[in-house]
Amino acid sequence: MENTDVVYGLHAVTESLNAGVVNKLYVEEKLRGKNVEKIKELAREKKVNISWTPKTELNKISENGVHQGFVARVAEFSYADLETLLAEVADKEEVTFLVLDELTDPHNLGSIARTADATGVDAIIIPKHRSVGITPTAVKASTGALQHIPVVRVTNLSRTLNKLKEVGFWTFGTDMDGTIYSQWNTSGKIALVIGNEGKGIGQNLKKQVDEMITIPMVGHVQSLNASVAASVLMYEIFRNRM
Ligand SMILES: C[S@@+](CC[C@H](N)C(=O)[O-])C[C@H]1O[C@@H](n2cnc3c(N)ncnc32)[C@H](O)[C@@H]1O
Repeated sequence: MENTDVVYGLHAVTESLNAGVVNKLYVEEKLRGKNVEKIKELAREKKVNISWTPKTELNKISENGVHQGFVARVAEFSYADLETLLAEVADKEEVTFLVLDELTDPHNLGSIARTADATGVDAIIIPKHRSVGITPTAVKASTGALQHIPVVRVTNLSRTLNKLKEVGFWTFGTDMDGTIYSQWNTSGKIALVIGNEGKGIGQNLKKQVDEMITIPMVGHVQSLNASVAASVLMYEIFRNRM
């Protein structure tokens, strides 16, 4: 089980400092150079003390993660509340929520969050059960984006999609058999569902969404990696709204 209040790696630690959630900052005692100077300056600005720590100790704190000499203990990740978020976006004309249906790989979650942040996605929704949560690996893979983008955890994705529909969202699923993404009408408030790495989107959610969207493929593999597919589709939404 990963320790959820530890983040590691230069970018994840930098973004955690920027987000003001660092309780304790460790930097490898023998580390020198530009990155160390940047972290020192940011830590000074954010009034966080640096513990100069041996590498072996950093390996232990990060549970042997690839820490690059930078590790931080952070305030426990605080998930966003769906109702609050819906109130915040109520007056916006264009909103994108990304719904991750039981994704299990923290690298995928991190990578999706990184692109979500880059493309202005308003929130990520994940289920409480059978899904990856915000782990240090996910935060590192997101290069810290997970410290900025709201992530909502819900008990039931199907009920959440119904709720989103009630407040005016169009809901979209994704698989290999749907409307080609270049013909997709992305206007308004939309919720885009990305499926599990192995089994894809659950049958019930597929039936429930307004439309299924497909990225055409001509090669030999059956599907794209979930985070790659999510990125292509987030960029399509972003491009349509530019
Ligand atoms: C590795 S795929 C899962 C494949 C699964 N066997 C299936 O049949 O859906 C993980 C997720 O990435 C997205 N995805 C992958 N390739 C896609 C494509 N060509 N078009 C649309 N979505 C895709 C879907 O959300 C899918 O559920």
